[in-house]
Amino acid sequence: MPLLFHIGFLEIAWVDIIDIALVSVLLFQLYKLVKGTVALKIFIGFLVLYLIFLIVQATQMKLLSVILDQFMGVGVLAALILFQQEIRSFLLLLGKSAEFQGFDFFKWSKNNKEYDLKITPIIDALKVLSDEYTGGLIVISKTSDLNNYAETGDLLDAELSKRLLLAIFNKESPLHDGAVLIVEGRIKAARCILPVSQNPNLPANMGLRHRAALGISEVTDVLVLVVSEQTGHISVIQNGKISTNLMLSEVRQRINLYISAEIETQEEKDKKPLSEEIPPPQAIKH
Ligand SMILES: Nc1ncnc2c1ncn2[C@@H]1O[C@H](COP(=O)(O)OP(=O)(O)OP(=O)(O)O)[C@@H](O)[C@H]1O
Repeated sequence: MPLLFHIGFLEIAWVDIIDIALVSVLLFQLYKLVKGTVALKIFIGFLVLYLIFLIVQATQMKLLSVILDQFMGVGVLAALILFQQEIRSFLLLLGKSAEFQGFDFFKWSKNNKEYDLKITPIIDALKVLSDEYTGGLIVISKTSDLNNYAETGDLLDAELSKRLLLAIFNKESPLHDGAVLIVEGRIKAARCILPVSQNPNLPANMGLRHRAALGISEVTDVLVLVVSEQTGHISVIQNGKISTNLMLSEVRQRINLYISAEIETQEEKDKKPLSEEIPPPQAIKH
């Protein structure tokens, strides 16, 4: 192994530097995932327990040592169960970062599929829903087929139209609960259940509809549109970030951008704040 330098009795090689750098990146990513969540407190709890265990061993307290030793034995399993949500997010994050732009065959082939997304029916439907204070949750996907989520609802595979969207979200409709999925320019499914975000920074006035929109945007490359039943406000959610109380022209612009944009790099995503556009108190809509 080619040596780089010595620090006292320590011999440092290139591979050690790479090793330390990789561990730092991993720890930083883990920290970003657990920051602000209850998982961080559990992690600190584990760390404190481990320190106590080391002290107990060093001071040779036999009884406590045996008890803590048993606990440490199942520690990995306990951590897997307790941190399952974070481990899942971490693996998803790794998977997402590994998708090199243009080199991801599956994404490339999907992106080049010929289909049109009709934006006008969506905008027209959003206007009616917003004016009538009817709740709506629409997921638009350009890369993922969202099969897992489509299966939780009713498969439609219908042509996208304003009338159909309004019929689905009509409060009397049996399909109005849950999300509508638009994949490859068609309404793939309605009444779908989305994963709910655990983000603690979501404003208190945003309930499960917004949490579900945020949740799916954290784990897939989709654009989500939400109409609030309480306020009629339209929000656009992407990459775990919410822009709320948007005008219809802004929503149209966001959909256009989403459809035409290349996939954002993880760095670009991280630079953005959670709530890109905090609504001004008397924002004028439409
Ligand atoms: N996991 C989920 N997946 C999809 N849709 C969901 C999910 N959870 C709740 N919803 C939808 O959200 C509705 C409840 O919205 P809720 O009032 O809690 O949310 P909100 O974010 O405050 O929105 P609003 O401003 O419209 O009241 C449900 O009737 C259902 O249609």
